[in-house]
Amino acid sequence: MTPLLSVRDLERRYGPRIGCTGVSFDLWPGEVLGIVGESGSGKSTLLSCLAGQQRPDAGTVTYDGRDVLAMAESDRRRLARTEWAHVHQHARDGLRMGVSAGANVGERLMATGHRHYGDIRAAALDWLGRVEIAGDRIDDRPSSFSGGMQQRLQIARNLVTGPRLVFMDEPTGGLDVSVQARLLDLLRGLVRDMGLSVIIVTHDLAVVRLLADRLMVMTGGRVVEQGLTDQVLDDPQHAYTQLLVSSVLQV
Ligand SMILES: Nc1ncnc2c1ncn2[C@@H]1O[C@H](COP(=O)(O)OP(=O)(O)OP(=O)(O)O)[C@@H](O)[C@H]1O
Repeated sequence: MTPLLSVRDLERRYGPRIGCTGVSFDLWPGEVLGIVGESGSGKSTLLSCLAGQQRPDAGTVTYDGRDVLAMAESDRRRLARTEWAHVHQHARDGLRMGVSAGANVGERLMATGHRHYGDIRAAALDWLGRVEIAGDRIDDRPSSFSGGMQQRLQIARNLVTGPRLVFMDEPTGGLDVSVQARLLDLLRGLVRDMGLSVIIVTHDLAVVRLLADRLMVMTGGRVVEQGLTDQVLDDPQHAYTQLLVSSVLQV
């Protein structure tokens, strides 16, 4: 088996400031990798470099044997539409607020070549059900949805095309605790059922405890510890991880 994604010595600087540096890891098919760290630790910078939204200053990113950084922009965009998906923290960044829920889901299918209106609508309806949105909301705009519903719609829009690799940026951030718990449950089921490979960025250790097989801990733009999630959280080796874990336990 070869890794789905291989990252080596990735670096991104903002002038003299380090966004992230020296980041190396492999992501295996069907694996969920959590990236944790406090605000400013470099999580978002790393994710946006991986997802192709920012160009790193150094390092390599290999996806399924292909050099992502050397790819033509059009090829990278095609990947982003088909094999990759990106769930943003704020649903409005990942949805089109001016079109219906059904169109939000259907649009991704059309972008991958589906043309039959009846099939697209049926798939959208099926996916609304899978993310626990009532079918009679299919023609409503996401702006009339609650925050939790918008996030579930964003997930449906992203997963309807059956991607292989999903980038998730604080997918439960900004939601009520009970809404978070339901969303996490839903995500966990979908990730398992679809065998997705996921990179999930969060500052919330409870999220990675539930979802991630493996964990990378970042501070100051660097990875200071990585390993199996339970191992890292139950027996943290690096002083920063120990602080992160103990500060959560005290809350
Ligand atoms: N556009 C930018 N211009 C300049 N510096 C930036 C920019 N974006 C991030 N940085 C800097 O890079 C470092 C890493 O920031 P980043 O946003 O990646 O961290 P983060 O862990 O994702 O934080 P948060 O959880 O608050 O989003 C920080 O020092 C930050 O100030």
